[in-house]
Amino acid sequence: MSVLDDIVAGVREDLAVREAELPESALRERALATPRPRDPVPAFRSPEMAVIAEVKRRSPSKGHLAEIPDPSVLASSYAAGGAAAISVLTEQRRFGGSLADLRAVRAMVETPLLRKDFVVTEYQLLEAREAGADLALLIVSALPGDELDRLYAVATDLGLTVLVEVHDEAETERAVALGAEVIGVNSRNLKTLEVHPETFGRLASGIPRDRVRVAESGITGVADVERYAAEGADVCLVGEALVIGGEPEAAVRAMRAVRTRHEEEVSR
Ligand SMILES: O=P(O)(O)OC[C@@H](O)[C@@H](O)c1c[nH]c2ccccc12
Repeated sequence: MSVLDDIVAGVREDLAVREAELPESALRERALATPRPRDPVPAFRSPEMAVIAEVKRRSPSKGHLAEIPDPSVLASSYAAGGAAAISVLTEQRRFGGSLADLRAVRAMVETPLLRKDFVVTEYQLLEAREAGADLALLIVSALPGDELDRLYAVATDLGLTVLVEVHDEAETERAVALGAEVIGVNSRNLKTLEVHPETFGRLASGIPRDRVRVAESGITGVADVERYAAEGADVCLVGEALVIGGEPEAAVRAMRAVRTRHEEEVSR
């Protein structure tokens, strides 16, 4: 079993408990009664690097990263630094997150929020919207057959923006064919947890310029952000470096100051 299969199996077990507590029909009613999600895409296309700053306590690859007793405090720093969106990990077993974290952050900031989890069912998308998320993650390698297409349609019908995550050429082609507006290249292979920083550069050329290109994982500081900007990234998704660095607001601001390809396009 790959790491990804193992994580998804745990996610499904935890999900079964929540589904037993709240039937899908009741959840749907609550979800649809929430305000319409925000559109993060204009901020993703800014001439400065857009940063998706992540609330992440631990990870399967690194173990414990940071305590984060109150995720809304960290999120406020991210917002003050100018984060275009905030990613809140809600997976419990490996990442130490929860929907309660997402709700706490929602109550504190107006910044668009990404529910970062291993979404494999419609129920989780309803939960995302109900808890106040504006974006959801769909990981191509976790969604076999037509599940990706189906869940993408469900998410967009709910008004959520989808970050479609890829790790190789075939997955990138699928994401592009799906019509995904926001495509994230994860440098970390979720089956082995290895990070290969050259993955973004290799796959970016397969993502048309009218889509938002997100570089994900292993970004340690401004130098990495500059590299991905040069390779065509519009957005950088950063977790570990921000939660362990001690100065999340300044760190986001410094990454944000990096210029993207849009500046050349605007000045031409
Ligand atoms: O902490 P890092 O190396 O900056 O990585 C953040 C983010 O890319 C990573 O948390 C991530 C990317 N895709 C995921 C899918 C599920 C869980 C986590 C992830």
